[in-house]
Amino acid sequence: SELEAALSLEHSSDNTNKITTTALTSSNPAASLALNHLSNTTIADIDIWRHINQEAALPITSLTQWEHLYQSSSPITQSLVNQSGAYIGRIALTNRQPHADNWFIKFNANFIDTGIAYWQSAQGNQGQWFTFSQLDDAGNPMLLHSQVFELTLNQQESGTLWLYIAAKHYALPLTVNISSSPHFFKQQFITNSVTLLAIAVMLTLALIALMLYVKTHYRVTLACAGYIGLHGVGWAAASGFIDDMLNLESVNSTYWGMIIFPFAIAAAARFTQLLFNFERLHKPLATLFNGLAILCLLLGLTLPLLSFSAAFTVSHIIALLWVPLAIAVGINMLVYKDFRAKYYLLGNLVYGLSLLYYMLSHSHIITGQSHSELVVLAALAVDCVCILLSLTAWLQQKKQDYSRAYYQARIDPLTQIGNRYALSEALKELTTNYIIIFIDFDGIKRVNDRLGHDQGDELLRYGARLMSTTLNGQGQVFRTGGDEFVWLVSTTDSIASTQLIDELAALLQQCHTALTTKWPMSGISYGIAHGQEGRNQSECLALADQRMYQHKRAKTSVFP
Ligand SMILES: Nc1nc2c(ncn2[C@@H]2O[C@H](COP(=O)(O)OP(=O)(O)OP(=O)(O)O)[C@@H](O)[C@H]2O)c(=O)[nH]1
Repeated sequence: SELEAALSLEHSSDNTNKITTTALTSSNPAASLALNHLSNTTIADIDIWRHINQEAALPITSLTQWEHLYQSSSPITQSLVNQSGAYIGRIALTNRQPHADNWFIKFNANFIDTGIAYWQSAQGNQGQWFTFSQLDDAGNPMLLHSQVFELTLNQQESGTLWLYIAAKHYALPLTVNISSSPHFFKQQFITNSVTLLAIAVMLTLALIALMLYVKTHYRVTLACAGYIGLHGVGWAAASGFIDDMLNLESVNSTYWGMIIFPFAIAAAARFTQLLFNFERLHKPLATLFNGLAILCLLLGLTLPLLSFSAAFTVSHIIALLWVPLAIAVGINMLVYKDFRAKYYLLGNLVYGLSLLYYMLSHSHIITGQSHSELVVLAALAVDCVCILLSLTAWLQQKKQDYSRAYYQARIDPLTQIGNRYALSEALKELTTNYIIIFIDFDGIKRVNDRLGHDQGDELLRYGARLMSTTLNGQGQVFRTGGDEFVWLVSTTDSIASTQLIDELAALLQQCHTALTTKWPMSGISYGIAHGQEGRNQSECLALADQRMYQHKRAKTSVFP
C-alpha cells in the first residue's frame, strides 16, 4: 500500500516545536499539524509534495477534482531543489487555540507561477480558496523571497489544506512554513527590511555612479553604475519586489534576476578592466576582462531563449567563476600596492564568503534556517559600497593627476611662478580696469658668461621671489620666457591713478636696487601701461613691452 509521511507537532519541554515524521497508510490522508500560538513549523518538501506529470487545468473548482489530481500524482523521492513543474500536497490542520486564530502558510520558493490552495473544513461544507501565484498575487501580503497566504481557523476547527504549485524552477527545497501571526511578522519583517535596505543601497550607489558619469564622462563610472545598478535591479526582480510593486500579471518578473545577472557581470568585468587601467598596465588582463565582458553580454542575450533552469545554471556558473577571479585580481593588485585594490578585494571577499555560506547551507554541512539568500544579498550590498569606494579612490587619483598636470602646465619650473600659458589665461580674465607691467632683466647674459649659468638661474629665481614679495599681494607676476616677466594688477578705478603707477614704479625700483646689490652687473627694465590705453589686453601688453624697451634704452648702461 501507498505510504505517506504524516507530521505531528509536539511541544518539547523547552517550549520549542519539533516535528516527528511517521509512516502511515493512505487511510491517514495527509501530514497533520495541530496549531497553536507558538506554531512555527517547516515541513520538508519531500514530506509534502507529489509530482503531477503535466500542469493541472485551472481552476480546480471542487474537492473531487483535488482528490482526483492527488490520485494521479506520484510521490517524490528527493528534494525539489533544481526541479521544475507542478506538484500537489495536502496537510491536515487543527486549531488547538481556545479561540479563532490566523496562521500564515509560506512557501520557500523564489519562483512560483501558479500557487493555489483550498481549505476543506471538517466542520463546514463550503471550501475556501487562496492564491499565492506570483502572476496573480495582488491580494497577498507583500513579502520578499517567497509567497504566502493567510488561513483563519475557528476554535477547534480542523480539516484538510490542499496545495498546488507550478514553476519553471525551484532553486531551494520547496519547504512549507506554517506559523502563527507573531512568528510570521517577526521573520518577514527582518527579511523584508534586509532586502529592501540592500536593494535601496545598491540602487542609490548606482545612481551616484551614474551622476558621476554625467559629470565626468569617465567610462569607469558608467561601468560602475551598470555593475551596481544591474545587481540592484536583478535582486529587486528576484526577491519579488518588482512583482509586488507593479502587480504584473502577464509576466513573472521574479525570473528576470537570473537573466540580468550576466549583464551585471559584463559591467563588472568592464569596470575591473577600467578601474585597474589594464589597457595600459597589463594587456593580457585587459584582453581577458574585455573578452569576459563580451562573453557575459552574449550569454545575457542568449539566456531568455533557453529554458529557465538552463539560464539559472549558466548564471550560477558565471558567479562561481567570476568571484574567485575578482578575488585573485584584488589580491594581485594589492601585492603591487595598487591604491584601488583594498576596497575592491574587501568587497569581493565579503561577497565570496557569503556565496560560500550559501553553498554550505544548501549542503548538509550547515543545517537549520540559514537565511543564506539574505546573507548573500546583504553581502552584495556591502560589496557594492566597496566597489563605489574603489571608484572614489580612482577618481581621487585622477583628480590628483589632473591637478599635477594642471600645475605643471601653468607653473614655470625654475622660478615656480606662473608661465606664459598661465599669463594668457590671467589676461583673458582681466576687465577694463588693470595695469600691465612688462619687465626684462638687465645683463643676464653677462651674469651667465662671467659667473656661470647657475648664477644666471639663481638671479632669475631670486628676482622672481623678490618681485612676488615686494608686490605684497598687488597682482601677480608671470615669467613669459627667458629673462622676461609680466606683472598684472587689477585696479578699481576706471582710469588708473598716476599715484598708483608711481607706487608700482617705486616698488619696481626697489627690486632693481635689491638685484644690483647682489649682482651689480644686473637689474631690471620695465614698461607700464593701463587698461584704458589699449583696445584690449594684447594692445596694452604690447604698449608695456614698447615702454620697457624705451626704459632699457634710456638707461645709461651700468656695465659698458
Ligand atoms: N641662466 C639662465 N639664463 C637664461 C635663461 N633663460 C634665458 N637666459 C638667458 O637670458 C639671456 C636673454 O637675452 P637678453 O635679454 O639679450 O640678455 P641680457 O643680457 O639680459 O641683455 P639685456 O636685456 O639687453 O640687458 C640669454 O643670454 C639667455 O641665455 C635661464 O633659464 N637661465
